Amino acid sequence: MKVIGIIGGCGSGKSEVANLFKHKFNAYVINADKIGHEVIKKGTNTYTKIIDHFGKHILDDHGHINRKKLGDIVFADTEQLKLLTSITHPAINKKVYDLIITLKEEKKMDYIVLEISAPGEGAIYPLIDAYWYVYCDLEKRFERLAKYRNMPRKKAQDIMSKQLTDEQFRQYAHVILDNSNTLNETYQQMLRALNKV
Ligand SMILES: CC(C)(COP(=O)(O)OP(=O)(O)OC[C@H]1O[C@@H](n2cnc3c(N)ncnc32)[C@H](O)[C@@H]1O)[C@@H](O)C(=O)NCCC(=O)NCCS
Ligand SMILES: Nc1ncnc2c1ncn2[C@@H]1O[C@H](COP(=O)(O)OP(=O)(O)OP(=O)(O)O)[C@@H](O)[C@H]1O
Repeated sequence: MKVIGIIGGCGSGKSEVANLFKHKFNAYVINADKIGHEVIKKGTNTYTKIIDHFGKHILDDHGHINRKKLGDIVFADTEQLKLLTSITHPAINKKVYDLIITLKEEKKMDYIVLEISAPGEGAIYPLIDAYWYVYCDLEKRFERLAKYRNMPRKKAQDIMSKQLTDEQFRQYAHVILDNSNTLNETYQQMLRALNKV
């Protein structure tokens, strides 16, 4: 069972690639962003720490963290993002690590696919056998984020400015997929990378 880390910038197509892994190659997909959303839910220690630092104005009417509000703050300010991740990353890392260990013990899947924006530090990373970098033409990413997520270009630029550059991603990559065209073209590249054709 191989553990593959899918890396790439915002809107490059990591989730689509992970989805192809799940449906075509018997993979269990772990999405670090989704786990990040779980660990900041109301009632968790992480939630309390975030409110202590950022204040109650980031809450919605039901007392849940309004992720858009928090995102607007942290993606516009590197120091605030660092603070947020110093609170969230230990909780995310623990959940991801425990899940990978459980899946490895179960031996049911051919792949464990971990969707993360970039490689980081901690116990998870030595478990990753290979990094697959999802590249996508920058304009295509802005276009897709605007069309499918209603994300303004400025917000997308703010997020991307906090992520690795194309060159840095390439340095980590064992496999590079170009997802600038159709998903079928991306799938064909995956088949080649996995020696299926
Ligand atoms: C700021 C938050 C609340 C915004 O939530 P929201 O649902 O609006 O956005 P989402 O999580 O989908 O992220 C939007 C884009 O930003 C990227 N992103 C998220 N966190 C980071 C980060 N610390 N550094 C770089 N890119 C990031 C995501 O991969 C995605 O491409 C949320 O992203 C968050 O809590 N981030 C900090 C935790 C974290 O680092 N999560 C990433 C997984 S390790
Ligand atoms: N090849 C493609 N053709 C058409 N649409 C695509 C393609 N790849 C991705 N998309 C769409 O573009 C958007 C961004 O893709 P996706 O969510 O997979 O990116 P991501 O890298 O996971 O983003 P994030 O880091 O923000 O989570 C989605 O709406 C997705 O359906």
